[in-house]
Amino acid sequence: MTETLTITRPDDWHVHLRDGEMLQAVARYTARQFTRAIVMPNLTPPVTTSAMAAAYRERILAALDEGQDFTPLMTCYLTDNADPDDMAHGFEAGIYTAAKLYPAGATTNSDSGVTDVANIKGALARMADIGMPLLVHGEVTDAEIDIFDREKVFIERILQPLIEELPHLRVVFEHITTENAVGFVKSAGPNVAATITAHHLHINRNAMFEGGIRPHAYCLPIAKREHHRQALRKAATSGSPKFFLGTDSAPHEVEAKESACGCAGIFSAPHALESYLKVFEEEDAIDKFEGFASFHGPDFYRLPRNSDTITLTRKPNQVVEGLAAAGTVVVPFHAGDTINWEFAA
Ligand SMILES: NC(=O)N[C@@H](CC(=O)O)C(=O)O
Ligand SMILES: [Zn+2]
Ligand SMILES: [Zn+2]
Repeated sequence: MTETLTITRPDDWHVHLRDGEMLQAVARYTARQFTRAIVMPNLTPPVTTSAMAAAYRERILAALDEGQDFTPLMTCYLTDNADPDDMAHGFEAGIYTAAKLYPAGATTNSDSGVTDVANIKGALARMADIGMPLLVHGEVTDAEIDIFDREKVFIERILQPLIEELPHLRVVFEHITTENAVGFVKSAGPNVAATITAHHLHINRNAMFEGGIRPHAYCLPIAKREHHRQALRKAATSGSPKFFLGTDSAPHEVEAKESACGCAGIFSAPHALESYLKVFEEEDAIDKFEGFASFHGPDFYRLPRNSDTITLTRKPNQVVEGLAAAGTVVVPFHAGDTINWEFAA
């Protein structure tokens, strides 16, 4: 049995670091485990210009602990009024690594998102030309589509036609949750990849209703049926370069989660690697972990792989019930549970 595992230091290809006091509290957890992270732009107001992204990057760097070596990779929040010139300038100047498509109303702080992909065709064509990746929150927002079907319908109505129209567009289908998404990504060209969260590998939709309503298991896209979770586990551990690590760690204050209208998001940053590794161990695929966590992401983004290493040790690791943040508490994924791996810097 593997007792310690040393791998190339991983990156997180999808994370919410927030801003202000929450940023001050949570940035350190991501910087502790990862060298780089794709930082989501869904702040209020959203990060829609390269100047805003450059300023946000500075705030992130200022929030790190002494001695932490971490590179935030910034993203542009696309709106109906996206400015292709500023976006392309930001990409070419190294301020932006990618741009993010939030269908308006699909998730947290997506109200300024895109109401119809037709409105951003100019920006998308420009991205295809310059090789700038498009990151997608892939859910339709139509109230008549069942919440558990929104990802599948997004593929049929939006993503498949988009890729047919712009076959060279580089696309990361973020936080996939269905076997439909796994199948779509596998059958698409090498310019289409996906991130998979730790929580969607661990929980199915029953977790939200286990003995009562469980707001800390609520995230978007919502967890699906067990056969979808099994398909995600198979994809993540398959060794395919199309699937890579993106935690979607999304902290909300405990009061905003434990509420009559609780926010979507699971805060997985503190023990992200341990959580993923547990899945790879259960799937008897520890040998595939380094590719998923450390190689497939930079290869897709055309960035160098990291050169330093990290070590995880097999030992009981008790996860705390809550962490202090922004004058209150955030509840981490696996709160109160014991995971059998521990990350050591
Ligand atoms: N995943 C979530 O449930 N929430 C994210 C938004 C997102 O990634 O869709 C957040 O910003 O809180
Ligand atoms: Zn999302
Ligand atoms: Zn997210």
